[in-house]
Order: sequence, then C-alpha cells, then structure tokens
Amino acid sequence: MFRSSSATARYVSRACAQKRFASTKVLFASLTEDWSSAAHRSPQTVREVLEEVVPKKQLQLKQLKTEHGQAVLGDVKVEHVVGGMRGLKAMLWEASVLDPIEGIRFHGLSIADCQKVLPAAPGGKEIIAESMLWLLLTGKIPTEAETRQLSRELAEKGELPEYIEKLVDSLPSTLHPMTQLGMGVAALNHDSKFQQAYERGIKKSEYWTYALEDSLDLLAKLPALAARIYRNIYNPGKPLPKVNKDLDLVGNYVNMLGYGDNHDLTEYLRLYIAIHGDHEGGNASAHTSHLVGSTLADPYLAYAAGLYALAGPLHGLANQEVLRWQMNMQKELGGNITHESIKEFLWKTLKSGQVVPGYGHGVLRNPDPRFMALQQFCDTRPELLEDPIVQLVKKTYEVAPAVLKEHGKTKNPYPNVDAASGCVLYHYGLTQFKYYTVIFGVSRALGCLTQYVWSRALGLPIERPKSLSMDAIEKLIKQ
Ligand SMILES: CC(=O)SCCNC(=O)CCNC(=O)[C@H](O)C(C)(C)COP(=O)(O)OP(=O)(O)OC[C@H]1O[C@@H](n2cnc3c(N)ncnc32)[C@H](O)[C@@H]1OP(=O)(O)O
Ligand SMILES: O=C([O-])CC(=O)C(=O)O
Repeated sequence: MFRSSSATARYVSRACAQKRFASTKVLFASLTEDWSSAAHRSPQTVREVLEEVVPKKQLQLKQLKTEHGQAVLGDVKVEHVVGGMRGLKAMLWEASVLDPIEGIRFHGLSIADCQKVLPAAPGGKEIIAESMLWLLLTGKIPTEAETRQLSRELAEKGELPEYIEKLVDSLPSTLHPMTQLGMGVAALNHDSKFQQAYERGIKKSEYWTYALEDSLDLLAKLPALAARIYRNIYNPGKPLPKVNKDLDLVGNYVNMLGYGDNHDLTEYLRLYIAIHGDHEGGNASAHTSHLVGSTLADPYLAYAAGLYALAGPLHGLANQEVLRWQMNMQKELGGNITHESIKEFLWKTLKSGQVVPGYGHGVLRNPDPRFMALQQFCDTRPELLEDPIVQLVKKTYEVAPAVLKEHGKTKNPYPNVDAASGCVLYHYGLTQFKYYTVIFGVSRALGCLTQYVWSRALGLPIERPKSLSMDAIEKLIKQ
C-alpha cells in the first residue's frame, strides 16, 4: 500500500503511540500487582527497598556499557552545539522520561496513573510528596503504611539547626526568596554526612547510602526553611509552628506558612509539589544539580546550584512572571475581558519583544499534562471556577495558542505548568508571587536528589562534555 510521507509519519506516530500505550499498560499492571502483594507484607523502609533495587540497576548499567557501549543514539549536529543542545540524548536520568506529546511519566506512570495508585494523606485525595519520592527513588509504589512511615521519618528530621535560623533571619527582606532558599540549602552542608564520610575516605560503593541520608535530611528540612523565609519577608515577628510529627511533609509546610486550616490549599500544594517533582534530567535545574553533583560536591551544594537555575525567568521563575503578567492584563483590560481584548494584550506583549510567560517548552509539543492536572483541580471546586484570576488564566489558554501559532516563532504554542500554578495560590490568599518559585524549589528537590542518589549508586563519572569554538566547528566541517 502506498502512503504519502506525511501519512506515513502519522501512521508511524500512531503505531508508536499504540505500542507505547500497550507497554505502559503492562508496566502499570506489573507495578500495581507488585503493590497489591506488597500491601500484605510488613512495611519496608525506602532504604531497604533501595538495598534490593540498587544491585539490579548496577548490573543493568554494566550490561549497557559492556554490550551496547558503541550503540548510536543520535547524531550531534551543529544546531545542537549552538542551539542549547535541544533534543540531544546525552544524559542518564532514571526517575522520569518526558515525551513531547504525552508529557511526563515517572518510572513509566503518567500523572493520571499516579493519581490512581500513589497514597494520599489521611483525609486527603491528592498525591503526597512522600509517595512520589518513594516512586521516584525506587521505581515502586509504596503502601499506605510505608508512606506514613516515611512521613514520620521526615517530620522527625524536619527542624532547622539554629545556625541556619540565624543565617536566614539575618538576610534582608528585600533579598529575593529564591536567593535566600539557595543560601540556606547550601549552608545546610555544614552537617553533610556525605562530605564527612568522603573526608574519612569511604569506598565508592558506599557513597549512595550517605547521599541518601543527606537527601532525606535536606528534603525533611526544606519546608521549615522555605516557611521561615516566607515568615521573615511577609509576616516578620509572627511565631512559627514547630514541625508536627503526625503530618505529611506538605501538610507541615502549609501549616508553617500559616495556612494549616485551609484544607483545599493543602491539597492543592500536595498535588503541585508531587507533580513538579521531576521532569527528566535535561531541564536547567535538574541538569545543573546533576553536573555539580558529578564533581562529588555534596547533595546540599548540588541542589543549591539547581535552585539558582530554577530561579531564571525562562525556567521556574516563569510562574512568578505569569501571575505578574496576568495581573497586568487584568488591570489594563478592566471590565473588558473578552477573547478579543486578551488577544490584543497577547500581541502587545509579543510586539514589545517579550515572551508570553507560561507558554512554550523546550521539549513538550502539546499542552503540559501538569497544566491540565492543575486545571482539573480547579474544575472540581466552584469557588475556584468563579475566581476572576483563575478565569483569566483559563480564558488566556483559549486564545494564546492561536496567537502564538500566528506569531510563528515558538515551536510549542501551548501552556506549560507555570501558566496555571500561581492563580490557585493567589485565590487562597498566598498572593506574594515573588515567593512562588520557592514552592517549586521545595518540589524539584524530589527529582534532583533522587538522581543524586542514583548517580552515586551507579558510580557515574564527572560530567565533562567537549566544547568547540566557532573556528573549531568550521574546521571540523571542512574536514
Ligand atoms: C517549568 C518550566 O521551566 S516550563 C518553561 C517556563 N518558561 C516560560 O514559560 C517562559 C516562556 N517560554 C519560553 O521562553 C520558551 O518557550 C522556553 C524557554 C520555555 C523554551 O525555549 P526554546 O526551546 O528555545 O523554545 P523555541 O525553540 O520554541 O523558541 C523559538 C523562538 O520562539 C520564541 N518563543 C518561545 N516561547 C515563546 C513564548 N512563550 N512567547 C514568545 N516567544 C516564544 C523563542 O524566544 C525563540 O525566539 P528567537 O528565535 O527569537 O530566539
Ligand atoms: O523540562 C523543562 O525543560 C522545563 C520544565 O517544564 C520543568 O523543568 O519542569
């Protein structure tokens, strides 16, 4: 049968999608089977599960290196070298893989799959950070009892050392909250077990256990650190609650932020923090923390570096920018918010040479499923559906893709996660949008620290790609 090249491309892409769907179904079935049998045994700790998984992954990597070390995964073109390495397959990252059309999958599970199988908090429905962390680290679904055990372990480690409190309290309230978060995280390396063990001269095979210990410690302390920064900047002098040993990580975070009585905001932040946790390895924050970690800098330093990449407006800071931009739109349009007036505002932004924040992506070529999941959260709550800023975000989504297509520059005219994340926070009273990227920073630790542990478990080497000058590129082309 003859097919035109575009029909062939559609056929191949449909066939690939069907194959992907079938293999995902198998994986989903095996993970959930695994989970239902796990529900009948006594709970394991995340360390015990990793003790079992690490040797299997080490063997997998050994086989990849020895049997397929010379297999070709793609070509390196000049456009990769001068174009931000977009699409270049050049990193190992275990916990998640991003498909341009389907979006993120964590160990093969989509966000919707995770919403079905990952345990929620008592009295809640949304995925919590601990069950996502467990999945990212181990590739397995935790039982409810295992999730609770991890929540308690994190809560027990959650208080900040006094020197960090003093450091953060000494910072000017005019210093951006992300700068403060990075400083606090870096300074926590004062107590790094990984660094102390390295200085003692431990074996390479033991690195990952200390990396895990530091990673859990850092994850546990992030809510208290992030909440202290919020308190110092926006509510100076207000007493901060202690970490409650009976709450999950995000439950504690929201409580320390001062919104503990708001169940809907707590549930929103549970979902937010779980689904922002990892977005494969090539994004700027993950890649930065991976690079710094590859020097054997401890997890605190590696993640602090990642946070400063997250603080850029083309990456995580876009969620702050989205809210600022949507509020400007609301102010300028006043009572005249129609599809037509939003369209004009979009063109004004584009013609002034700015990007439309919250739209476009380095990999995605469809609406971001994280955006859709946050929109779904709004769709189930009438008070959110009636909120003017939530409505404006939704209306902008109805107009922006067509405008961006007509503008013709961006490869992806659809919304990314940052387009939706801030408006719900705003509705619930968390209106200080300069703080929003800090919440993202609490979340992204899940993925970056997971990979830190795996990089040490797999003995990955220091990253050191080859760079070329333009003259050197021209010389290579001539040859
Ligand atoms: C959690 C996250 O990090 S999600 C991303 C958050 N960032 C944003 O929302 C900021 C707005 N978006 C962007 O700036 C971009 O889409 C990025 C940074 C996300 C991706 O960048 P790229 O992969 O380089 O995008 P792409 O290849 O489509 O860019 C091609 C051109 O379209 C432009 N473009 C891309 N997105 C947009 C946008 N939202 N609005 C206007 N122009 C855009 C680029 O600036 C580029 O222009 P240039 O040729 O003059 O340099
Ligand atoms: O994947 C990317 O490049 C950016 C992104 O959406 C993320 O890091 O969450």
